[in-house]
Amino acid sequence: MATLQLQLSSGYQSSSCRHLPISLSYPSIRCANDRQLLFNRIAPVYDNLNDMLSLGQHRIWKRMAVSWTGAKLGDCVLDLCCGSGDLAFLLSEKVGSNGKVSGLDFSKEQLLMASSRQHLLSKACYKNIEWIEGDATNLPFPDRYFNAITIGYGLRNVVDKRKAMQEMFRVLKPGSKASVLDFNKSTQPFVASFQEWMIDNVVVPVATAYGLAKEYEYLKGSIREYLTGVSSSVTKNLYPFCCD
Ligand SMILES: C/C(=C\Cc1cc(O)c2ccccc2c1O)CCC[C@H](C)CCC[C@H](C)CCCC(C)C
Ligand SMILES: C[S@@+](CC[C@H](N)C(=O)[O-])C[C@H]1O[C@@H](n2cnc3c(N)ncnc32)[C@H](O)[C@@H]1O
Repeated sequence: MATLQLQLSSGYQSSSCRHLPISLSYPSIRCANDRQLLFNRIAPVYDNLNDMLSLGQHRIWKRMAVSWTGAKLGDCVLDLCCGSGDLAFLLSEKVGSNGKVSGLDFSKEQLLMASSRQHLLSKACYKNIEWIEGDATNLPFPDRYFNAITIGYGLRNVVDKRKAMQEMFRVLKPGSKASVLDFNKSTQPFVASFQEWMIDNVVVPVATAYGLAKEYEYLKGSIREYLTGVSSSVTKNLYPFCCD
């Protein structure tokens, strides 16, 4: 488990954007449309499975990702690839009722889950969250609009990562931060093999019980194709057996 904290002012656009091979082991989930359908399908069980598979740890990782953005009261912030909204809710508490949170995702079903949670949880500050159906590679916001951005387990799933990072760069105010939370691929063969073993022997069998084997097998390929821990930005390793 690794988390990248990218600081806009340090020029991550040129140093961290890389072309990544898009040849996942599951060819049927290679294009953006297939991924959109995948995230629609898993929406009803996504939150429960995350709690179960990470033993609740993902909530801690998400709090850390939000704190690294430096978001403060009154800020205007974006949760990109927001899914069912965990990070958006945490950001909402940080920026308060005078701030504004935009949660953007291309999965209608995930956004429906986010919106129903917003009404169920009914905290006063959650009124500052707006859910937007949109594409991370073509953001519907003006240049230099946000004080901070989070993207949790999102960048890895975006087909055109370079374009998504260029868009993040464009909509962030100068000197603001984007916090990218994700699983990375370890450069240590033993650790990488152990990650894959965990997915094959724990994650996929649990997901199979929900009829979602193919969807969670995709997770393994997406981590395999993603960045290693070597990066020009600050890398914080949270999981001893997943770090580089
Ligand atoms: C936070 C979790 C899952 C997020 C998640 C991210 C994705 O990209 C997906 C893509 C497709 C389907 C589902 C998801 C998805 O749910 C919960 C944690 C899940 C697993 C524990 C992930 C295991 C991968 C680690 C590299 C291995 C470490 C295991 C340890 C128990 C954390
Ligand atoms: C693994 S989920 C993460 C959800 C949430 N951020 C979290 O931490 O639980 C990845 C999300 O990225 C979204 N996504 C992937 N590619 C996208 C794109 N090009 N534009 C918008 N959303 C995208 C998916 O719909 C999905 O909801």
